[in-house]
Amino acid sequence: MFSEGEDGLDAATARELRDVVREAVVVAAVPNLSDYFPALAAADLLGVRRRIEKLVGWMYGLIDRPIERRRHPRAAGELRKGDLLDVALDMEGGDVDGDDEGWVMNQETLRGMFMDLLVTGSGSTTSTVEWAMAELLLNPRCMHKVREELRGVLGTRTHVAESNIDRLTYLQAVVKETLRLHPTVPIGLNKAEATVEIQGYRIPKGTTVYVNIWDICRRAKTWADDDPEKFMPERFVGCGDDKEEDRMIGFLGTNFELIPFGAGRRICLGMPLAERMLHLMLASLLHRFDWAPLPGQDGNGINMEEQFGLVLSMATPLRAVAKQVL
Ligand code: HEM
Repeated sequence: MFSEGEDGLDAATARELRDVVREAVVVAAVPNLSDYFPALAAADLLGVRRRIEKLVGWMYGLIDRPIERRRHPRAAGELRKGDLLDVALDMEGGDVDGDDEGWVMNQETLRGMFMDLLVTGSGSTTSTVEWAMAELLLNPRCMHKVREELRGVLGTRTHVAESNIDRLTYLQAVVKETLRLHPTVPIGLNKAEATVEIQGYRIPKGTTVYVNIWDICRRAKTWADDDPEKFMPERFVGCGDDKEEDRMIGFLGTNFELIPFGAGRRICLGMPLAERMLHLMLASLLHRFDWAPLPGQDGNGINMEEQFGLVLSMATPLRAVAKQVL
C-alpha cells in the first residue's frame, strides 16, 4: 500500500499494529448500552467510545505519516512509486470521476480507506490461515491428503504460483471448509435503507440488521445431515449424493449456505484478494514445511476456543513447530 523502504513498517510498529487491530476488532464488537438506548450514547457509560477513539487515533497517526511524507516528493515532481498511496493521492482534492457524483478523496476518505484495508484486510486473512492450520494439525488425514496433492502438483518447486491453484482442488476444499466452520467475520452488519417486510417481519428504515454468518455456515440445511461441526473438506469434493452440486458450492455470494464473505451489494470488497492470499499462503506453508503441534503442552496444545469480535480469531494463538523440507 505505502511501498517498502522509508514508508515500510519497522518490526516494532508492525507488532503494535497487530495488537491495536486485535484489540479494535474485539472492542468494536462488545455489546454497548448506547446501541440499545441511543439517548445514553453521549454518556459513553461503558467507555467503549473512548477506547475506540484511542485505537483509531493511533491508526490515524500510522496512516497520516506516510501520506504526509509522500506529499512533498510528489509536489517536487519526484518519481512516483506507483503504489496504492500514489493512486489515492491522484484522486485527492477533486471529483474522482469528474461526473459530479461527489467522489472526492480527502484526508478523511484517505484515512477511512487505508483503515479499512489495514483492519478488515489483515486480521481476517491471517486468522483464517491460523484456523486452517489448526484444523489440519487436528486432522492428520486431511493434512496428509492436502500435502500429497501439493507434492503431486508442485513436485520439488518451492514457489507456488496463482496458476497452480486451479489444480489444487483439495486445498480449495480445505479453504472452503475452514471458512465454513470459522468464518472470520462472523456477523455481517447492514442498515435498512427503507422499510421492508421479509417473510412476515417488518424491518423499519434505519434498522441495523445483523446477519449471523457463523450460524448460517454451520446450520444451513445443506450440512444438517452431515455432521456440520466436523472439519470435513470432502463435503466440497463430491462426497454427497449429488457430487456435481457439492462441488459447485462456493463462497462468491450465490450459495447462501456458505457466505463467509457476505453476499449482495455489500459483499466483501477484498474477496478476490483474500481468496488468492489464502490459497497461496496455505500452499506455501504446507508444501515447504512439516508441521507438528508444539510439544510439551497439555494434550496436543491446540485450543479451538473462539475469541469473539468483528474478527473471529483463536482465543489462544496457535503454536506449532515447522520443519523445513524444501
Ligand atoms: C478471509 C478473509 C476475509 C473475510 C472472511 C472477509 C469477510 C467479510 C465480510 C463477511 C464482510 C461483510 C459483508 C456483508 O456485509 O455482506 C466484509 C466486508 C468488507 N471487507 Fe472483507 N473479508 C476478508 C478479507 C478482506 C480483505 C483482504 C479486504 C481488503 C483488502 C477486505 C475488505 C473488506 C471491505 C472494505 C468490506 C466492506 C464492504 C462494504 O461494506 O461495501 N476484506 N468482509
